[in-house]
Amino acid sequence: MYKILVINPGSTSTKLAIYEDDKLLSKDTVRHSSEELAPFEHIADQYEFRKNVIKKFLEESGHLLETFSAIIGRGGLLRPIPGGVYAVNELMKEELREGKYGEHASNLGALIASELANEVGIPAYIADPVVVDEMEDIARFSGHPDYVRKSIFHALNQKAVARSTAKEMGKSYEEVNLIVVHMGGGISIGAHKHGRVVDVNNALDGDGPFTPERAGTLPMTQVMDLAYSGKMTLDEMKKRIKGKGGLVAYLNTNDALEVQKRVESGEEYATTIYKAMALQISKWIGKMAAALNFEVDGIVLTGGLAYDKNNMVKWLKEHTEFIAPIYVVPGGDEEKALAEAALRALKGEEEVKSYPQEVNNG
Ligand SMILES: Nc1ncnc2c1ncn2[C@@H]1O[C@H](COP(=O)(O)OP(=O)(O)O)[C@@H](O)[C@H]1O
Ligand SMILES: CCCC(=O)OP(=O)(O)O
Repeated sequence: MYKILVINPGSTSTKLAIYEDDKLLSKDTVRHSSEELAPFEHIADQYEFRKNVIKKFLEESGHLLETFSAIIGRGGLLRPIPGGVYAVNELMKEELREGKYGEHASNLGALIASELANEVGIPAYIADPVVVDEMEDIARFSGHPDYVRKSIFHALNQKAVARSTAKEMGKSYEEVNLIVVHMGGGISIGAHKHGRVVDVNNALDGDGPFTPERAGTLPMTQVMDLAYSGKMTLDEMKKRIKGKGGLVAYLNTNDALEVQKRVESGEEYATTIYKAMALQISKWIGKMAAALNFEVDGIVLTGGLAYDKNNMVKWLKEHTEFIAPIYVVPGGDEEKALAEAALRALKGEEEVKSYPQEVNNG
């Protein structure tokens, strides 16, 4: 019997779970408001805050660290690597700590997992980090040779829900073409072509729809004019793209549940903004349909916003249902996918990869 602690730091939440083999023993989602996160200038500054959330969860659920077989964290911004289970190592931690490939809450998954695992001498892993890269080369062109489109998205959950949806359709993941729309603090829309994510927006970098805390694609010249106006620092500009964009900028909250309540109480501006977000997401679904030559077997809506069936899900259906049948997997299950990955590693059913390794996106 293996007992696994799962740590999943997202931009608006810390999700935690404890599994014994494939049985869920305990889980919790701790939400973090934009005000609560505002004092932390960098993601690395949130380390103690997030670690304390995890320690509190362990205390309250009555599970001692000594009783675990392994800890697995959500994998963050590393160099582009193939999917799979990776052991947390020193190079990985160094690159995550300094934010070498960018900043996102998921960077803390490996770091905290490793510290806690070291306390009791058990392995620390990550699986299918946000940098999983299966993109077709033609999708990497941005419009200028100095800028390359990158695959940074909710790889873990997108792959997990794509597999379970294909199964629900009575097919294997490799037999179908799906568009997966993960709607969390960030939003990614991936074109899954026969088991490979051949195109996806970079969920962290001004590419995609606006989201609860991100601006998505912005009018470039207006952004450049402001950036060179002398009124803004580089950090302030970056925060507008990630952290203080999207719903936070328009409605002063990263909480779509609050927006949902404001919409349902008849607040006109909140309704317009939330509908504009649905329209932008729909337009990206259309783009990914084109990437699949409009041969789409299904559109899968997942992440926190997929719980909102009366507004967001309804509007997305209105805009895109004609493309393909829509499947809704509210929230998704990143924690289960992580626990299963750790279990496969512990049982020796999957080779644990080491970081770095040869990059092979084939
Ligand atoms: N029942 C719900 N209805 C509408 N929005 C929700 C619901 N539950 C969560 N959300 C919203 O989903 C977003 C977070 O999604 P989630 O996938 O948990 O994100 P992350 O992992 O990025 O923190 C937040 O804006 C949150 O308010
Ligand atoms: C780094 C892309 C994944 C992402 O945006 O995650 P959150 O929605 O948890 O912020």
